[in-house]
Amino acid sequence: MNINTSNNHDNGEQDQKGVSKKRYMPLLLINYTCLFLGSVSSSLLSKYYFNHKGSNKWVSTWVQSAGFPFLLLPVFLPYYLFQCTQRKPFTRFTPRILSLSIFIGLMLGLNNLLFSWGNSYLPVSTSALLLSSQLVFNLILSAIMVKQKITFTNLNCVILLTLSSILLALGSNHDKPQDLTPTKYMIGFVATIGAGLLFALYLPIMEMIYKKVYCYAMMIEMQLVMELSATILASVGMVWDGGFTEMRKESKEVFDKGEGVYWVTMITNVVTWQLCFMGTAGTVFLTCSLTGGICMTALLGLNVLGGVLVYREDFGGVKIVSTVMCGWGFCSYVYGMYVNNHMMKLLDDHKQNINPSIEMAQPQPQPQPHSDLHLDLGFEQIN
Ligand SMILES: Nc1nc2[nH]cnc2c(=O)[nH]1
Repeated sequence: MNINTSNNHDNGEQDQKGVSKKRYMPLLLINYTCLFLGSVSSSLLSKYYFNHKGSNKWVSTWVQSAGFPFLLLPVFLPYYLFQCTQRKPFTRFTPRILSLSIFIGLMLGLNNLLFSWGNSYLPVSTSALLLSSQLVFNLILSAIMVKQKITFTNLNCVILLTLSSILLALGSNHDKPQDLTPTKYMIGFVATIGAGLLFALYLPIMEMIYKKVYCYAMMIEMQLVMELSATILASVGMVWDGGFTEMRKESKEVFDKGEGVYWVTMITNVVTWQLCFMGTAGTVFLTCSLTGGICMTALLGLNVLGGVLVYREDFGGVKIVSTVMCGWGFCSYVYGMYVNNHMMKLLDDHKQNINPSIEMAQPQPQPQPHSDLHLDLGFEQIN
């Protein structure tokens, strides 16, 4: 799903393009795998935490970002240990990039809080229904902010995934917790809509900023700063609300699987959330914000299947239809992108075969900041 192919095509530097293309697919595959594994496992582990009497919204906010130190490995190891890159970490990391990363990190931290708050109050059905709106917001905001083209492929996918979430919500209407008061319902409702809106805004903002980021390694560095800022926000909330004390109490007295299992659940959840967000950021960087949003929303649907397989939840007729629609919407998007890329490649080859002299005579467009360089893993050109 190389949305940036058009940019790559714009660039005349065949050699560099060849190297980039060689790295592009493996890198994209790694990011999709992180996103898939991270989203499914973090959702299952969060559910495990809530199912076994864990209930603190600050704890579940904190675990979403607290794994940021793991990102130190991909930031520093390639340069200092493997010596497979010439670019020193944080080279050309300007104060502007730093402040933007801190700002987006705080925004992500707020999203994490709203997401956990909504999840802790609302039944799965209602939060799935409300979160389905994020994809529509995402499409609209991407069209406005990053000039995302609205095509049959992406509109079809957004409609199918949104309908799939609505069906899912209708199909699990009976999952209401008994202690859900009208006030809690209202708070959960507003928090989830807020999370959906923030997430829909976060993705195109990231895409805009990534246009100024010249290599993949720098994107990981930004991600590290973002997750650190989100963790500081969550830690302030934890201290203010007694979350760290609550965590110890929960592990010893509340969590019904015992203290050891509590900490294993927490630590693995910390790791899986990092995989999920790293995969999302990498997907947005390598493709576009809409693809990131589509993957996240499709995975929300797939997480239902995870619940059925792992926790033996009901899987009635409506959930089956919802899952099929979700898979169908996602596959049609992937297929549409594949056909699009294939056509572009054919057109490009055709143009070069028919009249190479015209190609040569035409002024070459300047490389876009987000074109081929961004696929570089961190090698800086030394001229
Ligand atoms: N708002 C929002 N936050 C998330 N955090 C992890 N996944 C999501 C999502 O799909 N939406």
